[in-house]
Amino acid sequence: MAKNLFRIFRSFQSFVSLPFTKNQVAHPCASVAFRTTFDRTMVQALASFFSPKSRDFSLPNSSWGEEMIRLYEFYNNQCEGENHGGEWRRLPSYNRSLKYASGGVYLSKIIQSKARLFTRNIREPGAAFEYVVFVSKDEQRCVCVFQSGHLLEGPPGHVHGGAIATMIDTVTGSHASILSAPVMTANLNINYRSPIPLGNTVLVESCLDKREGRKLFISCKVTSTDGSKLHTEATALFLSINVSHLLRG
Ligand SMILES: CCCCC/C=C\C/C=C\C/C=C\C/C=C\CCCC(=O)SCCNC(=O)CCNC(=O)[C@H](O)C(C)(C)COP(=O)(O)OP(=O)(O)OC[C@H]1O[C@@H](n2cnc3c(N)ncnc32)[C@H](O)[C@@H]1OP(=O)(O)O
Repeated sequence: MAKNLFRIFRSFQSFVSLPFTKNQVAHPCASVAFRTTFDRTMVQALASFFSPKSRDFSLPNSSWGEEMIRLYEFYNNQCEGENHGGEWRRLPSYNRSLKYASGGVYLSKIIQSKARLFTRNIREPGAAFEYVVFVSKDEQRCVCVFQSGHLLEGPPGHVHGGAIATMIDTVTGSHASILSAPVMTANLNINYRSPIPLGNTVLVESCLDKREGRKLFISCKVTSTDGSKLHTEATALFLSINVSHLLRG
């Protein structure tokens, strides 16, 4: 079991480090355009770890507003292409995490068949978390374009603080996973500076501050898309873990 998990996590690391090219944006469910047949085969094989029918949720859908699309295209146009090395790489995003759950064989099977990644578990497009994450070429920064949906209401007309924390954990966690999968959040420290109007598109940006052995210190800011308004700031500590840590429960 531990060996299998280790192989899966190694595959995940190769997966996130694959040299994705610009994706085909025209269709909501468009798949990534791949540089080589080898890349395509690798990604298809790895995608089967997530779901038999993997849909990449970080591609545009009909619920995305103008600002979301504009920023998606802005960063996507700076992604690695056939003829030039772009500054950014888009991270694909599925509705299942790795097929693993503790709790005994019976419970594991139930959980594994029903488990859904928290941020991708609502079917109605635009109802909750719509987001796409891009990572910089040197992997020191991530930027996420996030559009909040009506199910995320906290204070009237504004985004719930827990939903904001979820997005911060997701962006910093994805960032840490790219640098050193598998990881777990050890500490998340959040300062809410100004409320986010429900339905708005905002930027969630993370930055690697330092690495110390197994520890990754990452800071994060949530701002309006023009950068003029600071909504939230956070610092996070991730620890890279051995897969046996997950088996201990
Ligand atoms: C679930 C698996 C995830 C795997 C991810 C892989 C692929 C993911 C795929 C896609 C990624 C996409 C999206 C990612 C989205 C979201 C990410 C969500 C992540 C989470 O949502 S995850 C759930 C919440 N998370 C927990 O449920 C953690 C519970 N917890 C523990 O599991 C342990 O607590 C652990 C592992 C954290 C540490 O345990 P440990 O035994 O490995 O390490 P130990 O305690 O020995 O500490 C070693 C050194 O870290 C220092 N240290 C430890 N904790 C500290 C703290 N809080 N503050 C300051 N320093 C701390 C010590 O002081 C020592 O420092 P020093 O060495 O200097 O003395």
